[in-house]
Amino acid sequence: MVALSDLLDDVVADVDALFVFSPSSSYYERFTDPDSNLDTPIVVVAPENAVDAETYIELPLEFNNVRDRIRFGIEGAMEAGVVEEGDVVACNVAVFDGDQDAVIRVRVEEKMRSGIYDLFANSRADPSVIRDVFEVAIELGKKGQKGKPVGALFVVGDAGKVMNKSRPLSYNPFEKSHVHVGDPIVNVMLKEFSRLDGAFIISDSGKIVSAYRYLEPAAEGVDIPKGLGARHMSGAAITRDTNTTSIVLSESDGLVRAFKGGKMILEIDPEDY
Ligand SMILES: Nc1ncnc2c1ncn2[C@@H]1O[C@H](COP(=O)(O)OP(=O)(O)OP(=O)(O)O)[C@@H](O)[C@H]1O
Ligand SMILES: [Mn+2]
Repeated sequence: MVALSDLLDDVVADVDALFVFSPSSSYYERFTDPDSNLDTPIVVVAPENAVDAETYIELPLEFNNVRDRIRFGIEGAMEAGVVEEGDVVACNVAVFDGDQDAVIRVRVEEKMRSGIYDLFANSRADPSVIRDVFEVAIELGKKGQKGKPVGALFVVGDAGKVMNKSRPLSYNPFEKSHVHVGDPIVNVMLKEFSRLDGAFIISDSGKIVSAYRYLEPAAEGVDIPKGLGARHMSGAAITRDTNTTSIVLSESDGLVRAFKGGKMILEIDPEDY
């Protein structure tokens, strides 16, 4: 005879930590209630630490793909020394919209590191700059330009070196300006200019250094999925040649991909955001 709760008992048996993803305050209260006799450490993973959790990992995006979301939380916790290789954790997440509806058991292994945490936290550019560029790319992917799909290539961080490994395709509309990603006006400009060829170059602090850049990185040692064209190849290759992070919106399949160290780290569908 098996009781339904036995199933859950197996999932949470002997875990070293419980990761709670984006809990509401009322949901989180049950864990901090003085009468609760839970002795498992709790890690909150969320866009903001709205519940004042003691151990907290900041989520830069609400990754719609649950594996990405969990990976981000676990890689962040590994980095912070909260968990380590061999630990077993239970992840309490909302798979569908709304409240927590699943508990997923995960063994922490060095080889599960996908680089997704590293992409945001350890890029040369500020994490908030990477997040803002993602947001522009996602929005552009959702709406397109006047309803038509557009592609765009954003190269973020280490701008001086990136400028040295690229050349202008036309005059640079950002030449004398001091605008930053995340400013509402800039988002409008970036969308307008996304019809143009080439890449946007963005500094570590988010300043738009240039539009219209043709990248000329060395392409050896770049390993990206087959079928991606020149925009993706050059965007990936520049991240091997310099200490930059590329975020690419594909005109042909509408997906947003991020590259670092010559590798594809993340692939998301703007329609899910
Ligand atoms: N080396 C490069 N540097 C900057 N931009 C480039 C480079 N190569 C291509 N592009 C830009 O990418 C655009 C699309 O090229 P291509 O179709 O080969 O790329 P892709 O990877 O298939 O991207 P998409 O999925 O958007 O079609 C070009 O029109 C150009 O604006
Ligand atoms: Mn193409």
